[in-house]
Amino acid sequence: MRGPEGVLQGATGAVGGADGPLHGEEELPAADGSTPAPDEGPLLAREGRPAPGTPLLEVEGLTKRFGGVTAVDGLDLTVYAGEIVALIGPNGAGKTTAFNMISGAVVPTAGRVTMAGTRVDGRKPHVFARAGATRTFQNLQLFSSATVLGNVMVGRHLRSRTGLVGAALVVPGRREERAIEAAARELLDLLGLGQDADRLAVDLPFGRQRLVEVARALAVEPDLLLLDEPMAGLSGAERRDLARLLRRLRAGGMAIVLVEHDVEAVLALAGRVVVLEGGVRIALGTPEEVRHDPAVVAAYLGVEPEDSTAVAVAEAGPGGSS
Ligand SMILES: Nc1ncnc2c1ncn2[C@@H]1O[C@H](COP(=O)(O)OP(=O)(O)OP(=O)(O)O)[C@@H](O)[C@H]1O
Repeated sequence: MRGPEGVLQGATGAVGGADGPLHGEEELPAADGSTPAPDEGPLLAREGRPAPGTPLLEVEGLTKRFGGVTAVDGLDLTVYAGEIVALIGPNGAGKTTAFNMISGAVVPTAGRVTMAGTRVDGRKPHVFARAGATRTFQNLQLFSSATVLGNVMVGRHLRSRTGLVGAALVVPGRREERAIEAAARELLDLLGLGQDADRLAVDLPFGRQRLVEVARALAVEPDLLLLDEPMAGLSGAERRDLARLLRRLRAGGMAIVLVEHDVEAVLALAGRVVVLEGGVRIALGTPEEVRHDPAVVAAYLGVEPEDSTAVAVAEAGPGGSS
């Protein structure tokens, strides 16, 4: 996590209004101060995708206790088709545990997670995938002996019963395999990875490997994409490219939930922000609302909500002193 100094100051004002799930988001400013290139339009839109604003992921009372530690305490959240939601909070706030419960990797102590009407908490990854959702991991989990293409083709099997590991062992029929390869190559071309298709994924620079992981997740053709710290380890230019990609996916109707330590980046990207502290959801709103929320300022700056100095610091916005 970035230091508390100015953690809520960097992002510029967001599009206001909290009366619905879908709000605009802003361009990430370029690190070199230049104006970012305009987005190139929706990506991976497809027929049959839930209409924007349709409730997709429903999290109710989600709770996890590890011995005496309550990592997540009664989390409620609904994610709607076509929005980007960011999950932020100080170290140890419960973000990863919440994320892992939502994707089935950690079984909740209490509560439930429903994806497009299917109960997914505590279920295997293919259940999550077949309900229309997929995730990436904080630490890259690419198959080291597979090419970029191979890694992405594996993603296309995730809706099957075999799951990710089993998918690597599946031998589809020739026609099916050709179709899967064609679709995977098309996806790689869309993401600008076409020229790397036949290289070993692990031989690529880190930022490209991250993109391969996103490509593998997209190969599932999800309606909901969960990203665990997607910006970590990326350069400024790579972060801008990834933000642009996520905006284009959102424009195509996909919902995206991301856990991210780069608070400035997510405040600029997300339509809504969930803030956890000590496992409890202390705020949910637009970036603008969250940035000015006294409880959030207190959580990040380590002061009491009534400390007007801290609030003023947060409200100072870009260029405000810390
Ligand atoms: N497997 C586990 N066993 C015991 N305690 C755990 C386990 N996983 C997480 N915790 C505890 O649960 C709390 C929340 O941890 P979690 O990793 O979900 O927070 P986080 O917000 O993702 O933190 P960070 O930003 O540092 O990654 C912490 O107190 C952590 O020590």
